[in-house]
Parts: sequence; structure tokens; C-alpha cells
Amino acid sequence: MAPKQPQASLFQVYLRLRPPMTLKHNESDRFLNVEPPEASQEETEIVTPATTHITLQPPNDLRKRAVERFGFTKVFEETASQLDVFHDTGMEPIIRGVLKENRDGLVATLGVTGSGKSHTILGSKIERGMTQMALDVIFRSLEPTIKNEDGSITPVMLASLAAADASEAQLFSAQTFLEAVYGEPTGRTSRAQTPMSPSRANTPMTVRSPHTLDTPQGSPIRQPRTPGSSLPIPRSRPGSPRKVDLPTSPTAHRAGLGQISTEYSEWITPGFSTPIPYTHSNFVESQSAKPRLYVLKEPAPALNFPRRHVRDRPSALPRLPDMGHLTVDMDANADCVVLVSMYEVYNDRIFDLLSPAIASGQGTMSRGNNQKERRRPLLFKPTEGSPDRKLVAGLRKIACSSYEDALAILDVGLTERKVTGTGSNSVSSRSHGFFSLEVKKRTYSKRTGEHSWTGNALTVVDLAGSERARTAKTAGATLAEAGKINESLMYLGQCLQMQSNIQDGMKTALVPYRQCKLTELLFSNSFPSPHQMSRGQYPQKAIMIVTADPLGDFNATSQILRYSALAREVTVPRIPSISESILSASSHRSVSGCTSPNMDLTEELERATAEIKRLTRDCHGLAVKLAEEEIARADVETRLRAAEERCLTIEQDVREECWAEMDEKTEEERRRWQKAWDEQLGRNDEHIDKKVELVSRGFQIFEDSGSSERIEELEQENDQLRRKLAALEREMHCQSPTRKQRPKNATPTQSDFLNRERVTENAPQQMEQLKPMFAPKNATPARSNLLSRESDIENALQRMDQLKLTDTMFAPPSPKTSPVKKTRKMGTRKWDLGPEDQI
Ligand SMILES: Nc1ncnc2c1ncn2[C@@H]1O[C@H](COP(=O)(O)OP(=O)(O)OP(=O)(O)O)[C@@H](O)[C@H]1O
Repeated sequence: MAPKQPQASLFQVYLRLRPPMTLKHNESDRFLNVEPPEASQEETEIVTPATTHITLQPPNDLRKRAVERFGFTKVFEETASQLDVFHDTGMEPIIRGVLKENRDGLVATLGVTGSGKSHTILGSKIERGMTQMALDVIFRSLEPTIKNEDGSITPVMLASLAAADASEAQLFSAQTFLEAVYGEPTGRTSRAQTPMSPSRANTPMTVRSPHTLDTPQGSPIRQPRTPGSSLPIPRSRPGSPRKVDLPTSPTAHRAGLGQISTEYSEWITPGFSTPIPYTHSNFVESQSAKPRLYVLKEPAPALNFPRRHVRDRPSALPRLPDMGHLTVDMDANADCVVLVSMYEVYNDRIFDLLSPAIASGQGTMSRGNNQKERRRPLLFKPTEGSPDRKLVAGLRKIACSSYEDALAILDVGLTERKVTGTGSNSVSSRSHGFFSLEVKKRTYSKRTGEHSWTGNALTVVDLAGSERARTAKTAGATLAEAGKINESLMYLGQCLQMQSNIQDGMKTALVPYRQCKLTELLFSNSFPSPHQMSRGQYPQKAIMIVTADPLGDFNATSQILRYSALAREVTVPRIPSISESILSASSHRSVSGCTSPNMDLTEELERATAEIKRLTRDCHGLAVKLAEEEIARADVETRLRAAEERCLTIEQDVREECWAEMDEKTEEERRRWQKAWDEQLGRNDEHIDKKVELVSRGFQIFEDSGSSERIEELEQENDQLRRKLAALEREMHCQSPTRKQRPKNATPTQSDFLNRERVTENAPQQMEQLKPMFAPKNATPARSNLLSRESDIENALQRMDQLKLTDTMFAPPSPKTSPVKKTRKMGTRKWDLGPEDQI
């Protein structure tokens, strides 16, 4: 069984064994054994044999289980040093690919928690890891390409890089960034010394193209804070924006800089603690201006960072293993810039490690679980500048010109990365950490006369370790984190298993990498897009260093090895059965000829032995099959557990979504009902208004026309009565005393007449009293006061009824009714019974 050819896989997979942490350990606990290398002889030379295989021996209590054999590109035993790993994993060709061959590089570590992933990638206090060694080689190789004497990145370079950046990144120079983080100029002792000046914290917003700058007069148009510049920077009160009188020149005016200057001054805050980043959207190349200008288009979020304590002195950092012997020859005429960015995948979301969450009014937020929640996750997506290749959009990228700068940035990012103490590791990584180093080269096109930036990236990935809850003794949020970590590693395992089926010129579509962010980040860009191919880009070189502790957790380690190994074989150890031993003993005796009483018996025994041998072989085959089935079952069980966890998460998400949707619907319904209710109330108001108006109009008619007529009528009646009274008096004088008694239904007495007269006289006054009640609608002061209005109407009607009574009292006997009364009665019936539109 040989491991797959490296070029046939997306990753070359190496295994590194961790040395035991204590001298006192029980060798019998060891479940992982390295197989001695097989010496291979090629046609002409003898190739140094490499250790490529290990066997996984189940611990004592699991003796019956099969022995698994795994093949890797190379196995590093416990004694292997960091330098051995660096050389033998092919880090040098990977760096060469990034610097010279137009090829991206990826280095990742995978393993159970505490197996030595971070140690391999990031080293320890006394030893450097793969990242530091790679950085050292890269900066040593790039030394001839750094033109400025002080090694600093010019604003022009940053501006042009920002203009060419396709990932919507925010660019800062290392000095600006580190000053913002540590609040002090960072002293440099490297070969590429960069003086720290406050001016660098706020680079000018408009910069000229390099060839203009390189001339003696070629300083940027406006450098508000360059030491020695004549620009006056007035001190202002803390908290208030600082106004700066910016010089304007005819050139600046032509380029629209006068306005930019004003905007810029509004943006400056005291102490210059919030420098503004260079971003693609901020800087656009002014097409019209010659020589080229990078013009600030709009303000972008400023650089805010919780202040840290003074960082470690660069001299205190480990310098071993020394990489002085290794450099990649670079073209001295090239112009290169290194951009460093760091991000982590935590709970399947991407967070920038160089843009930490900031609690209001204090420094760094506590490193609790809420920290990630409050940060804005970034998207991994195709961008406007890179439509056919996904990128992590919106990262902070720091332009570094020296090894020390890059290390300082690495340190800032690592402090932000989520780590927790667990039962398995006191500083266990709880997220998958990505450290990306882009080497940008400026190229000049003779055809267009334009400068552009091209480059490749080396990405170093420190994966979080898989762990078993029981061993790690995790609970609550940490347990949930572990669930997410295990799930993403399971998807990674599926992708790695698939890779063995993929051949050269392969299709990434076969790898199910879209299942989680981690696999998307690791596999999406394994192959250049057709557009990139046309520009000479090669497929990336990737290595995976699997770490394992031979004395650690057997189940977790065997699972990781199954996922990652390039080749796997299952064997079942042959344990001689009792019958076999007896038979071999008897055959031995028969061969030696000591006792052979019966030839027949001997033959039969031989036949039986042959049969037993055959059965034993069959048995062994079945045992192997059983072992394979057991492994497969264990695998499926793990997947099932992961799927169940995923189901739970999905269920929770769906429940939350449903709740949100239901809330939204309920609110929508409430708003609809509220609207209908309001409309109904409006209609009622209108209806009542109409009624009131109608009543008012009716009474007005009554008051205007009826009252005077009635008075006239009453006066006439009064006259008639007076006349009758006079006639009766005359008659009375002529009558005899015996006829004095008046019949019951006779004509009214004088007092009756006087009463009637009084009522008639009072009628106009009563009408006057009624007037305000029946005044026109407009005159009613509180129109909306429905209840009082209705009670008014009621009173009015009662008064009318009283009036009606008195009327009927004096009404002439004729049956005809007054037209006014008729109108009112009809109206009332109409209001109560008739349809609304007829009212
Ligand atoms: N090759 C090695 N030589 C010496 N010490 C080692 C080696 N590998 C690991 N260690 C030590 O083992 C401990 C755990 O290692 P490390 O933190 O790198 O594990 P890890 O796999 O990154 O764990 P996690 O996934 O939980 O972060 C550390 O103290 C580390 O120094």
C-alpha cells in the first residue's frame, strides 16, 4: 500500500507525532507505532527511505478490534525538530511558489486537541514555528526589493494598493496600526529600520503617482502632519474636531482637493488616534489628472483599537531555528509590498482578528462568548474586483516592510483569537485561525504605460482541535463551540477523503466543500479560475500537517487519521487457536516419527488440519470484514451525531425564524385591524356629524319660520278668545242667577284664559331659550364631544315635546298638523330606519 502520488491530491498530508509531556509514562499505553521505512531503489540511485506508515494498535481493552495501517507523505517522529518539519514538508518550494512562480500556498494543521498543532504552526517561547520561519525567509528574500532606505511603505504605495485591491479591504501601514494598538511609536531593530513619526499615523489623503514622488520636488501635494512641514496644526479642546487650515494650490484645486481638504479637516480628532484607512472605495485613480493622483472619494471608518500594554521587545522573541541559510533569489528591480491579514472561523462565521470589538468607554471587551456575537462577521464572496474568485471581503490588511512588523501584527491577531482552558489543553484554540500573507508585486505594462499590482498569498491555518466532551470536560458554551469545531472538522474529513478520488486536472466540484465556512475557505480557491489561468496563475500548493499524540485519546486520534491519511489498510492480528496449536503439535510429532500408531488416523488428522486451516483463513477474512464494518459503523455513528447536532441547530434556527415570522404577521394583522377600527370610528363620527347637522337644520327651520307664524296664530287665537270672553261676559250680564252653574265641558273659565295668555306670552321666551340648542352646527364649540351633543339633542327633543304638549293644548280642533312638525317626525324616522345615503 503506497500513499497517493502527491500531485494527485489537493493536499500533501504529513503526520507529526508529539513527544510525551512527562518523562514518566507507560509505554504500554502507546497505541501508535511507526513502521520502519521500506528502502526503495530507483533506477540509478538509492533514495533515502522515508517513514510513511504507522499502525494504530487498539488499547488492551479493545484487543479484538482490527489493527489499522495508515499511509502519509511522510511521518515525523517525536524527535523531529521544527526545522526538520519546515524542510521536509516542502515549505521552501511553497514560499518560492508565492514569491516567484505565481502560485498560492497553504499550510494547515489538523489534529486532536493538545496534539501540537499550534506548536508546529506558531512555535513556543523558545522555538519558532512554521509561520515565523516562513516570514523570516520571505522578508530576507524581499530585502533587495525594498527601495526606501528606512524600509517604510509610502502613502503612494498604500493608495495605489488600495485602488487595486479587490477584497474591499482597509489598508494601513504597520506603523500606523501598531501606534494605534500600543499607543506609542514602535522601536525597530530590524535590518529594515522604519522611523516612527506621528505623521505616519495619518498619511495624506491625496497622493501622487510614484514617478512624481521620486523627483526631488515630488513630495505629495499635501502632507498635513509631516515633521518640518510649514503646516500649522492648532491644538483644540479635547473631544472637539480639530480644524486644520490646509494649504491649497492651483494643482490641488484642479484635482478637486480644496473640497477634500475641508472634509479631511472635519475628520481629524485630537491626538490623531483614529487614522483613516486606505480602501478601494476611498481611493480612486483620477483618470483626468496627469500625473496620476489618487483622490479620496469619501470618508471611511477610522482605525479604532483598544489600547494594549507595551508589546514584547523584538529581541525577546525566539530567533531559532535560524533561517539565515535560506533565501529565494528575487529580482532587485521588483517593487514588493507584504500585506498581512488575520481572521478566524468561529461558530461557522468569519471574524477579522485585526478589527476587534470595542466596548464603549473601555478597552478590549472581555473575552467571553459575547465577544464574537458583537463583532460583525465578514463574508466570503466574489467581489466587484474579483467576480470569479471568492475572497474574505472587508478585512483589515496591514502593509509590513519587515519581519518584526509582521510578527507584531501576528501577535496582535493571536491575542484576539479565541482560546480557552479545557481538560485536554490549558490554552485550547476555540476557532480556526487564518494568517494570510500577500506578497504584492508592482508590474509595469509597456503597452499601456500603467503600473498594476499582482501577487500571491501564503495562508497559514491553525485549525481548532477535535475533542471529546468527556475528555475535555467542557460544558455550556464551550461544549457548543466544541460541537461546531467537530462538525466543521468532520466536513473537512469528508473533503479530504474525496480528494483521494480526484486526479490531476481535476474538478473541485467533486469535493463537498460548500458545507461549512472552513472547507469553503480551504478548498474554494484550490484551483485558479479560467481568468486567472489566462494570466499565468498556477494551482495552489497545499500541505496538511496532521499532529497526533501516541499516548493520547485513541478514538479521537483514529478518527482524525482515518479522515486525513492518504492510504488506509485494515488487518486483524492472527491469534493461534487452541485446535491449531494441538494440530501443529501432533503434526510435529508425526513428522518426527516418534509415535504413528495408525496411518489412517494420521491421514484423517491431516485432512482435518487442512480443513481447519481453510476455516481459519475464512475466519480471518471475516474478521477483517467485521473490523472494517465496525470502523465504518463508528464513522457513521460520528456522522450521525454530527447530523443530529446540525438538526438541532437547524431546528432552533427554524423555530426562531418561525417566531420572528409569526410576530411579524401578528403585528401586520394588528395594524390591519387598527386601521379598520380607525376607519370605522371615522365613519361613525362622520355619520353622527351628519345627523347633528340635520337636526340643527331641522330646528333652524322650526325656529326661523314656525315660531313667528305660531306667535301670529296664537295672537289671533288670543284675539278670538278675548272677543269670545267679551261676548260671554255680555251674555252673562243678561242671564238669570239660576243658570249660573257651568256645565263640565263648557267653555273655559277666565283663569284658563289667563293661563293660556301667559303661556302664549312665554312662548317667544321659550323659543329664545331653545335657540342656542338648535343653533347651526358650525356654532357648536366642541363638535367632537359626541355625548354632550347627543344629550343636548335629547334635551331639545324633550323641550320640543313639552312645547308640543302646550301646542296641542291650545291647538285648534282641526286635525291638520303644522308642516314643521311633520318634517321633524319624518326626519327622525328616517335617521333611525332609512339607509344612510338617504339621510
Ligand atoms: N513537538 C513538540 N515538542 C514539544 N512540545 C510540544 C510539541 N507539540 C506540542 N507540544 C506541547 O504540547 C502542548 C499542547 O500543544 P498545542 O497547544 O500546540 O496543541 P494544539 O493541538 O494546538 O491544541 P488545541 O487544538 O487545543 O489548540 C503545548 O504545551 C506544546 O508546547
